[in-house]
Amino acid sequence: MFTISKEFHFSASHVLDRLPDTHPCARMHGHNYVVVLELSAEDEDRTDSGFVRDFCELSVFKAWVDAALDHRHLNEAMAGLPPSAENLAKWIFDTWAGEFPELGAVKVSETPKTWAVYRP
Ligand SMILES: Nc1nc2c(c(=O)[nH]1)N=C([C@H](O)[C@H](O)COP(=O)(O)OP(=O)(O)OP(=O)(O)O)CN2
Ligand SMILES: [Zn+2]
Repeated sequence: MFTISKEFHFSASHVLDRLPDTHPCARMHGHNYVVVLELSAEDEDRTDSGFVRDFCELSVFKAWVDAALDHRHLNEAMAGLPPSAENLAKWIFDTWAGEFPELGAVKVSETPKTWAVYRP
């Protein structure tokens, strides 16, 4: 089994409005988000070039991140889901698993110290 990953960056705002008013994240704030796509394939399923998938083919995901998430308010961009890092990772997975069948996990970081991973 081989696993490849590629990192994408965007900036966005959110409000975690289901938290108590006293929680700092219940106020509007922003993050410089990092998203990592992890794709896996068995040895024999790789391309003739030895790829799980050509990294260049992930440019469509970058274009979508730029259009749908970058400099957006995630409470609006994520179809009404509470915009936690966990929900963002799963929403991205569910949105892109059809396009990239090798997708095994999506990781989301809001700060340099925190990560959420969705792996079905
Ligand atoms: N399980 C989760 N917990 C929190 C999430 C989340 O998405 N999932 N999100 C937030 C906030 O949006 C934000 O990420 C704040 O995180 P936090 O680690 O508290 O950030 P700080 O920089 O303030 O942390 P320091 O400890 O002060 O460095 C909160 N929780
Ligand atoms: Zn936050």
